[in-house]
Amino acid sequence: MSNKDTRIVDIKPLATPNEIAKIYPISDELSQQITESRRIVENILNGTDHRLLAVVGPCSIHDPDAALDYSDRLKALSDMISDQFYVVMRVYFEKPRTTVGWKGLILDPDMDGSYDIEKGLKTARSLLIEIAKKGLALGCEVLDPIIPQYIDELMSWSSIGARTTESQTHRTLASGLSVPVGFKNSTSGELTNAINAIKSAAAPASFIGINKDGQTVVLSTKGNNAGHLILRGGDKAPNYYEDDVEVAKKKLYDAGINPAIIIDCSHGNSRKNFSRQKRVLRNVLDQVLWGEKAIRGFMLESNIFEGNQPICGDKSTLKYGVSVTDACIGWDETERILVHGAQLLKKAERYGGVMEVL
Ligand SMILES: O=C[C@H](O)[C@H](O)COP(=O)(O)O
Ligand SMILES: C=C(OP(=O)(O)O)C(=O)O
Repeated sequence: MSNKDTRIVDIKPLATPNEIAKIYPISDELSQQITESRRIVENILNGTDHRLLAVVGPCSIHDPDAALDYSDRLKALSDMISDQFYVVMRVYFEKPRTTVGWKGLILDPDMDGSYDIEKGLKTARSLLIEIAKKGLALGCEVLDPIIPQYIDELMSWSSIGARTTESQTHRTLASGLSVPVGFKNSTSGELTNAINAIKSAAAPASFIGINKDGQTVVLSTKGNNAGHLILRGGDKAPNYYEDDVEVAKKKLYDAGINPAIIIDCSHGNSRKNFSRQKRVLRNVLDQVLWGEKAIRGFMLESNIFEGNQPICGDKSTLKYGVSVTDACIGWDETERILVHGAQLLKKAERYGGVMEVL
């Protein structure tokens, strides 16, 4: 009796990145647009572009039609506020779960445990192309180490989540990504893992992966010098306040890293209460208005309609435009707080970009 793969119940072949890219190719023009949006994101993170990065969008994408509808609204809004905020749409297809739960559109597009991953990859790639064609920059959480080979050319920003920031696999993966990578602090609220991750990902690495033809290869990377910290709050307390930012800045400086911080207005910072996101944003903008330069952006979990809903097996019964993972703010509120935030920052330009620091 064989003792190989004793817990594997099925092995299926999967189309290679090149095969899927052939069905959903990207034009030179789109590729150029994405290169330019990556440059803008990098400039915001390194402080040469004064705007704030606004990573805004659903907690997770489960309905491509709703995602397109959302992206139309976001594109119009992003044009209105582009002098203060550079908007990157959260197009999150992979969900890291605390224990069990739906793991996102790529792994389980039918949301019924059938794990039609090839369908998920195709849906994700074609949706990213459709949204990018509208002129929006896109950001994804990178969780599975193989998936970037299928979609990474479409991203302008990415993040490594709180549950994976400490993982060497994710740090080396980040070292080879073509986009700036934000590392979230740990779910406990602890910052050291994310700071170590920024250092680790900046170094060249070699690891096992696949190439675009699906062959197992050793990938050797240059290192990613656009790693930055995302403060997402922790189990016990938020960490978006001025004192928290001071602590984070000091830790980054002590580690030899130039502070570039994004504040996640959701998760631990909203204590998972979506309606608190606006007060986090208000506080973040207040810090920026009083001269805090290390804050380079913020993240909002937003959808067409507020709240969330459980996944119930039959996806046709789901409410349109409502999150199936963390609760989000709705579109009207998203528009209101972003327009208002941009107006506040604009007003401050009168005083040389910031209010006088007391
Ligand atoms: O952003 C999404 C969730 O917070 C993350 O995936 C964890 O979710 P869970 O605790 O519901 O599994
Ligand atoms: C999973 C996410 O966040 P975190 O890793 O902070 O829990 C997310 O931003 O979707």
